Amino acid sequence: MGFSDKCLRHAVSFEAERAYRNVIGRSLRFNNFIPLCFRSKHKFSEKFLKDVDGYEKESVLIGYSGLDGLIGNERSREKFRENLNGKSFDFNATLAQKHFPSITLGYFPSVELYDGTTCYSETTESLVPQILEGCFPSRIDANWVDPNCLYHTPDSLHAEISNTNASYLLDEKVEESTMNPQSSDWKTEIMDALQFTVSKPCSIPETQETDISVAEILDKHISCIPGLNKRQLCQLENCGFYTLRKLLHHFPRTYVDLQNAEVEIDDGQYLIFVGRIMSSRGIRASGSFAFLEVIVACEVADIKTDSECIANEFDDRRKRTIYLHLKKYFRGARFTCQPFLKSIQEKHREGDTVCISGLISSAGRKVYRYRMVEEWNFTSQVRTMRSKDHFEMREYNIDVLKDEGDSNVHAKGRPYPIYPSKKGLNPAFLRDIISRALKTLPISLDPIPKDVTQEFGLAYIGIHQPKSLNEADLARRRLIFDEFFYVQLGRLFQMLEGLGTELEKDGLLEKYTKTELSAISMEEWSHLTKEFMKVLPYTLTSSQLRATSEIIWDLKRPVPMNRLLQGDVGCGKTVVAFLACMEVIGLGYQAAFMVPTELLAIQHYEHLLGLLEKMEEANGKPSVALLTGSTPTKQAQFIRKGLQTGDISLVIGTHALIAEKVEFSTLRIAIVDEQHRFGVVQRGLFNSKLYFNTLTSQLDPTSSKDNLKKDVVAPHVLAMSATPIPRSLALALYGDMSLTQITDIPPGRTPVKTYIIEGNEDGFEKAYQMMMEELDGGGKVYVVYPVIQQSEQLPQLRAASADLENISKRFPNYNCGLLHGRMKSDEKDEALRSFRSGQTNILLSTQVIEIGVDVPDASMMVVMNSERFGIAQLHQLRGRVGRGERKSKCILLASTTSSLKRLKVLEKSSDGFYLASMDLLLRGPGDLLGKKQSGHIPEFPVARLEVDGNILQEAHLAALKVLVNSDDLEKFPDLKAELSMRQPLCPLGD
Ligand SMILES: Nc1ncnc2c1ncn2[C@@H]1O[C@H](COP(=O)(O)OP(=O)(O)OP(=O)(O)O)[C@@H](O)[C@H]1O
Repeated sequence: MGFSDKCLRHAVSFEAERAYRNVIGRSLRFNNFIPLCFRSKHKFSEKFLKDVDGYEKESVLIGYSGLDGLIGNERSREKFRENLNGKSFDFNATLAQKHFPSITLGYFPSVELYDGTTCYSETTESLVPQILEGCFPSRIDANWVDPNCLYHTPDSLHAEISNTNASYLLDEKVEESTMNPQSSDWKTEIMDALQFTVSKPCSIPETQETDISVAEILDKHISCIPGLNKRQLCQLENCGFYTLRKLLHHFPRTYVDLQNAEVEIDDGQYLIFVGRIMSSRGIRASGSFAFLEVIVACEVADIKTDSECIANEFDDRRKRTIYLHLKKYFRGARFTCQPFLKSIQEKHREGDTVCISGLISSAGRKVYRYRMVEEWNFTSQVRTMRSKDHFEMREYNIDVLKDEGDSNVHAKGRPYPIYPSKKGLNPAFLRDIISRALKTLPISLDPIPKDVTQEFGLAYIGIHQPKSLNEADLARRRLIFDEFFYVQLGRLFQMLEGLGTELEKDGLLEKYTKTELSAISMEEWSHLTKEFMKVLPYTLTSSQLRATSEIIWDLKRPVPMNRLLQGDVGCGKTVVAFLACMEVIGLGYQAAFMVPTELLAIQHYEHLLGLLEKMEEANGKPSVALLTGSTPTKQAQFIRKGLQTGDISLVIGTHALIAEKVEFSTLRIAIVDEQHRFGVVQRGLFNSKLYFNTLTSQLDPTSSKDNLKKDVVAPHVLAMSATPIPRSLALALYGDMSLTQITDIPPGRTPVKTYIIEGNEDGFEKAYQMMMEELDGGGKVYVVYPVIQQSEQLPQLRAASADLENISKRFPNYNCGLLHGRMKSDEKDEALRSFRSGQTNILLSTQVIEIGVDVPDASMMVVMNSERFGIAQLHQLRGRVGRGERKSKCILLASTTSSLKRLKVLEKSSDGFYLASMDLLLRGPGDLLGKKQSGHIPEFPVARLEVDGNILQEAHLAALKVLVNSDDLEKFPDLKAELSMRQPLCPLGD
């Protein structure tokens, strides 16, 4: 028999009346309570509306798949059957659907209800939760119950476990392939595994796919998700889920493998149980106090440690049943009323399979858990109850996994995603909404071109509804890839956009993609460079030679170089930079060398003059000038004039060099030392020092006389970093730069011996003793302080100025000097000069010496309150000693015992790259580079730079591949749109 008008009317009227009575009778506020089905044009609907007039009509969805669902409880069903006078009620959804095209039944496709109204196509199994939804507003005491828990989405799992064809396809694929995330071929695996994963679109017809860009789809408002009511929309918006993208980027915090009951665990560990609801009772304890108790029986592996069980190793995974008593308490008279208690108890259905997550908190308890892939925060507690194998949980997450008889979850053994809640939104609700959102995605939603993503594939399904843990991991990698890819693409794209001609663009891309071309033999260096080499008091290390060759190769390209020269402290970067300057000067151009401090500018200037002195005039000795903020005005004017006319070929200085009034005649290279001390914009200001290039042809080996061009050209930029940041971080920060690394240190150096000493009385005594030995042996000592002056707020910090007297007294036979940032420029210079010359033997200093200070015979460093410094920073400081042949030592005095362990890493290693990686792991990239620079680190919500460096490399190459194909991205409009939506360039601005 079909589903007659009469039946439906009876059923709905009956249920509506019941709900009305229950709710109104208790004088509770209500809304949304009558679920009606109607369409204004529909005769039956019209009549029906009249019948139930007087009730509030708001909801228009019906999602019954049978009588049981239609009428909530058994008693009502019996009454309903009585009303049918013995007639059978054989529910046939298809027929009903035909008969009443205005309603949605079970999981059948939705039909528009009536014109001009939102189409509600959500399907629910029971109306009761919907009816009650509005009855208990958020006035409920938040301490006692989370109002969202009252919301229940019985079909929340439906989406996850629905057996779409695509899902099956994927399953087979995943099972067939032996996916190994570690293998180099993981990208292909991802694609293979994920290309079928996107289910058929619901809201966006396939035919439209080509017209709508990915960005447009992902940035659609969440109202495009079918079946969302106003309240849900509001809730989601309040949590910031405005778009599909935002929602889909709410990733599971973990997955639970429902198949694997595992080992026993101790306190404080996270638990996930899967079990079956035995009972659910809302109990009124007093006039103003009630509670809900749900008892869940869980089978856990009975792991025994006694010899009896060990004897049979196959038997030790026997199962035993434990009982969880999930309790939720309600205080207040309104929560003791029967309808309420009934409603909360009915939220949990006997026989349902559920996943309970929690954290054991009572001391010494042993309980069992299900395996988790990764663990994030849970706040539930488990308590052992008096009776054996009974545990109480007062705070828990409960997720309905399946109805009785539905064996999908276990049969498929798929990982079950556990979502973090957001602003009180129930994770189960979120899962349900996300699952619905996934269904709205069209089949091909990958903006990254196929030839690049052959290997990759889309990750949303994989991350939200993985079929295996491997798939989840691959999806995670894809997300990481995307994050990196768009940043790299953005940076490279931005750089290409800045170039004027196609020739330059091609040249640049060629340079990036064909790294093997990027060096030039020494014979081809300019005459001046070769002459300069001859006056060096040492021979270059192989790393220095290779670096110089790479840079000179780049200088000979017509495209402006953008290169980062990176190397450990004291590896000899400065001389490489000098050689680069000589190369352009030798060809008739100018060079500028910018450093962050005057101290360093003077040091470089004097160092260079010292070397040039040895050069013969006949070899075209360059004219060098020093320009800093302290340069007297007249002298500064004179220097600027010299730069404008081209009389000065090399200028060394501070920020003063990028001042607007400084003009160059033909600036061909700008060296930026300790580049992370300068902002991106500051670095970029050199690009505005353009010059009119008449010599392109001389530099470009490919150009002929015919195509001699007169171009406006930006200078090459060579940035230098003494912070040996890990390659991944370098790529993330400077994806648009070529990288040259100096990996060895000049010969004859011995590693600095490092001692970590606790800064108590004994510790200081020991340190002073070692200092005395060093001084007596003819050494020079730096003592580094965290602050200049003693502070009342931080009395434990030793201060440089305050300690001068103390140290002078301790070492009466030796001279002490003071150097800190608040001193005038010439005072600083004088202090360093005295130390260098040996007039002072001990230099008390702050971290101003950290960068670049080079006193080769300084042989000892003592760092006070070394716990105040980061690992990379201490490594930099330590690099101020051990720069000559004298054996050097470094004492790190730590005033807290807890920091000793952290500092130990410096005792063990002197490899800057290793230490930087450790620092990166411990503190994250932002901290590693300091506040100023951290603003330039793009945010990677999923990726961790510390560990995902290899994916970053892949992403960099993929971005290059795309740009080689289309440097303006015109061929990839989807990708371009996505790039602009992601705005990866934002972090660059400062
Ligand atoms: N190949 C070499 N052989 C011997 N000594 C060298 C060599 N190259 C450079 N040096 C010397 O090593 C010392 C450190 O060099 P430099 O100041 O260039 O290092 P750096 O890499 O800039 O270090 P930092 O990052 O600490 O500033 C200098 O005294 C320099 O003269």
